[in-house]
Amino acid sequence: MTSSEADRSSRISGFHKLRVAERIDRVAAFAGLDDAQRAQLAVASNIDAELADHMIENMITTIAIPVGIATNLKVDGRDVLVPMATEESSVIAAVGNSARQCYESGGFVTSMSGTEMIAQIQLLDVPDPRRARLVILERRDEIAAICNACDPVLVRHGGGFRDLEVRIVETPTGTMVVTHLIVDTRDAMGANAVNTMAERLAPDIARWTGGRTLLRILSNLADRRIVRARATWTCAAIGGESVRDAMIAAYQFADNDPYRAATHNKGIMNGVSAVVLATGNDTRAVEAGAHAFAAATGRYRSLSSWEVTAEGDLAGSIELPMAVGLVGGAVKIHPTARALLAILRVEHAHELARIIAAVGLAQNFGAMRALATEGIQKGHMSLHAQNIAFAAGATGDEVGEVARRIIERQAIGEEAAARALAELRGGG
Ligand SMILES: CC(C)(COP(=O)([O-])OP(=O)([O-])OC[C@H]1O[C@@H](n2cnc3c(N)ncnc32)[C@H](O)[C@@H]1OP(=O)([O-])[O-])[C@@H](O)C(=O)NCCC(=O)NCCSC(=O)C[C@@](C)(O)CC(=O)[O-]
Ligand SMILES: NC(=O)C1=CN([C@@H]2O[C@H](COP(=O)(O)OP(=O)(O)OC[C@H]3O[C@@H](n4cnc5c(N)ncnc54)[C@H](OP(=O)(O)O)[C@@H]3O)[C@@H](O)[C@H]2O)C=CC1
Repeated sequence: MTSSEADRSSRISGFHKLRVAERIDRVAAFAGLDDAQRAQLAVASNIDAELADHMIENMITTIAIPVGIATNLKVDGRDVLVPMATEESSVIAAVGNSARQCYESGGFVTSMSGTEMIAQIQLLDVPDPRRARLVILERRDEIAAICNACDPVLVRHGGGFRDLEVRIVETPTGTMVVTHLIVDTRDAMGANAVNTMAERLAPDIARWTGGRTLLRILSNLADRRIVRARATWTCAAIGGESVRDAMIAAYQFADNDPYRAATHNKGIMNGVSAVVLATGNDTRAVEAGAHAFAAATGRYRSLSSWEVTAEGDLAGSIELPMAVGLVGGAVKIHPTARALLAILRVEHAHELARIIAAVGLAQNFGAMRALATEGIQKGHMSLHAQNIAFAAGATGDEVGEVARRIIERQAIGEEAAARALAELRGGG
């Protein structure tokens, strides 16, 4: 491998052993960041108060969440280093470790159903809802024109109105007629874009049908924006048939028991939400979509599937809605989100979505493998031990040493850490 090929490989062993500045250098070389982007990564408090005050209401301060880099991912044949914003230890280590174990077997293959969002318009007090439904459907061309006129920029980017659905929803307070505007929002998450269209169209719908429109808002069940990822881990890479079969049993548990599925999917979202947050996207929108999709069959299930291939290897796949954008919302204005997006080298929202799905699958593999073998505490708590050492007052080199002592004593708690720190400072 030449040095520039090495710079372009995500397969980096021991990245976690580098100093922070060395990690930034390595990532900057990998992604070809410019000086401003590199400088943006190097400051810990990276949003100025004036911008923050414009982003939200009643701003008083900011809370910094660490951003780490998941190594070893290959997505659709391309090596990527993935920024993840999370407060939870072991999350990023698990992704790097999982991706390492499928790197040689090809990494992750992904696809996406499209970038269409749904806006809903609720119509009440219609005496003849079935007739009203057809009246709305007959106006399809007019509706398309009204929607597209709301957002010429989106249309210029190849997006805009795509389709119309009208559903009858029976409720305890009466029958509602619910119009779905299906809009391709391209590189935008699209909430503001489709909400504008729904609000603009609602008075026409009321007039055409003689009913009363009420809510006009997007649906976070973005099931026309489904992202998919799959990967195969060879039996040899994961430690043999017994590990593979234990992981399948772990998956079956999740897919058939909602109590377990909630935790299993929370683990997937550890990875998904961390990339969504790092790139300035809306974590709540993606989380709502994921959990609604997991329950779409009427039973809350696993977002991932695991099976044994003809060769006896472990194949994993994941499908979930992924409403993320590269423009709009906070994405474009948060300087760190911009610099972190530059690391991913993506040009379109669907490329970002596909990387996020790969991270979700890797995260799920890591948690399931740990749970089905040594248990979660060994890996997770040994990394968490550093937080505990820090909380007990350790500083500098003391943090690593106190963490090492409490792991060795299998007493990973604050009291044990305080004792270890006192011993260390007393020369013990
Ligand atoms: C923690 C590991 C990875 C250790 O696993 P290990 O096998 O002891 O690791 P290792 O020391 O042999 O290193 C192997 C690779 O792991 C990565 N790695 C290793 N250490 C680090 C580190 N310090 N910083 C960054 N990366 C690290 C790194 O890629 C490294 O390769 P190298 O760079 O050395 O060539 C493993 O035990 C693991 O994946 N555990 C699972 C952790 C996890 O899932 N955490 C999520 C939080 S728990 C939760 O919220 C969700 C859950 C669990 O409830 C979901 C569910 O129930 O399904
Ligand atoms: N339930 C939910 O999830 C809700 C979420 N939100 C929030 O909405 C925000 C996201 O809305 P969104 O509509 O994406 O944001 P914006 O309205 O800020 O951005 C979308 C706009 O960007 C312009 N644009 C420029 N280039 C492109 C391109 N390549 N592809 C697509 N559009 C392009 C378009 O037109 P133009 O320049 O003319 O604007 C488009 O309308 C997030 O902050 C989210 O938190 C809001 C309400 C509810």
